[in-house]
Amino acid sequence: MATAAAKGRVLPLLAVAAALAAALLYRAPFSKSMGGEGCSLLPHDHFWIASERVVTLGRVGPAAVEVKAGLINAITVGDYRSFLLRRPVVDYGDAVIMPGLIDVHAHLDEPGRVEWEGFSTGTRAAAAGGITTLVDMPLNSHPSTVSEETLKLKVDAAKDKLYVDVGFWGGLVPENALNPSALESLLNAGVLGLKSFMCPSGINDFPMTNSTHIEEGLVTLAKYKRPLLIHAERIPDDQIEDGLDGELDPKAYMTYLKSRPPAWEEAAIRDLQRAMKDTEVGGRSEGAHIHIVHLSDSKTSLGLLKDAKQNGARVSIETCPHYLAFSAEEIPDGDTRFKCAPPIRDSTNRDNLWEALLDGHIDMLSSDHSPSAPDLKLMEEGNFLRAWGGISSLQFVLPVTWSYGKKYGISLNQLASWWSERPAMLSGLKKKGAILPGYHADIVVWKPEAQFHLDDSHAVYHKHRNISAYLGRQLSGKVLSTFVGGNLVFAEDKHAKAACGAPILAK
Ligand SMILES: NC(=O)NC(NC(N)=O)C(=O)[O-]
Ligand SMILES: [Zn+2]
Ligand SMILES: [Zn+2]
Repeated sequence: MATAAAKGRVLPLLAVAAALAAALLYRAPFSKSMGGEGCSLLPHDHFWIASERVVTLGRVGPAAVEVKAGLINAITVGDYRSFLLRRPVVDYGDAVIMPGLIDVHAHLDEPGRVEWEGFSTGTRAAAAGGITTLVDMPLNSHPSTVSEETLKLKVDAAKDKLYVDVGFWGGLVPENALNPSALESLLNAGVLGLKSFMCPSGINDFPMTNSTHIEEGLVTLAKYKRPLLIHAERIPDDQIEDGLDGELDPKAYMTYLKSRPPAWEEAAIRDLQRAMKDTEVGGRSEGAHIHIVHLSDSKTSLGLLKDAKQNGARVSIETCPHYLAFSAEEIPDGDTRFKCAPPIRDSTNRDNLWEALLDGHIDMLSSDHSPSAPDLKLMEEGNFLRAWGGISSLQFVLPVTWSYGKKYGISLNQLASWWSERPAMLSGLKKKGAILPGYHADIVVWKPEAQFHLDDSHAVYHKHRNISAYLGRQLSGKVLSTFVGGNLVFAEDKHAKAACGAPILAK
């Protein structure tokens, strides 16, 4: 093995697994979490992985990463080949070894709407895409995660179905927002933070909150130092009666775009001014943190958020690959795969989102993977106003970010910051989000240069490939291997036999 490593070859992983098992002097005790009972395609709990491009310590270069008992034990930077002689190593040659992605915005929809998405399919897609941790949204499952009891239903439903680690956001809804003890019991039960909507969510048991609900909820969140995630669109008062239905062609993307203008995002952010101020040092909810999910408007809304940050508010912003990859001009009429809220806007807006991301005003990325049963997308009818909103993308966010970001000159370190470090901070995951000693061995190995066409022959693990907006695209960046807690959960287009990811509950 060491000889092969010295030649710099990438060993076929399954062969490596067999070789490791045969060559090692001792056998690891098989435990469920550490390479046992089918949890890992590499049945050992102490090994090294190495390559010419390891993203660690703010740099990219040759290094070997020692993985032991699920954690990163040590990192040897520089020419690792002689060091690794006679050690069990998977040498990935010039492939990139990077922290696994942490997707803080995924709708896994179980229990209750498993025909939309589920823990097993969703986390298999995540593993295939290099995502090692998902944080599940509290809505689209049934019931919504808004109490200790409903969180327990989630955790029970996830049992033995997780191929990656999964945390949970709870819902801040009118029913619990003004009731600190209800919120405390939800937070004590382990949600990583709360999420609320400022416009109708489309889900009956997840009603929208107003700014009072938000301000009061933040006071409780401050005690726990956990964030409030906000879907920041609000129907401006003068537009409430403005139904567009019937007047304009509902199949035209422009009709949908006009029905949810940037003014909706702006109205929500303006409503949040006091709540944001409360998070400043000395404010009523100091210690809490407002996180704006899926920002689409790169103009006034972004400007207001930048100001709030500058004034000391604890605010962070995410946007999603679909706002960075697509533009309104290119969305075909009737193609409801592209319907999401807020909508994908024009190409100038898209370029400005990239600029804000590169400048650090937008802090991180998330998928907002939100599939539905295909019939709800009304693909044949193509009616944008009646179709269910949500982009289905989970498996492809890494190659999509890379493929579309290349022309903006993005770097591997930026990818790791947007997709791992910052999301780990938001979710309070202290030992995740970087390749560092003592951290979880949550790692993606991928080849940025490898191109693939996302056609019908490509394996897609999330439910309903036909509603994915990325189908038919040429992408660059192929995931070779994904490790979760030291388990090789995906390699060579195969998953480990058993689902050994862990539910993550905050303490
Ligand atoms: N109920 C939903 O899944 N909503 C989601 N739908 C989108 N983004 O179109 C969301 O995150 O707002
Ligand atoms: Zn949303
Ligand atoms: Zn969402």
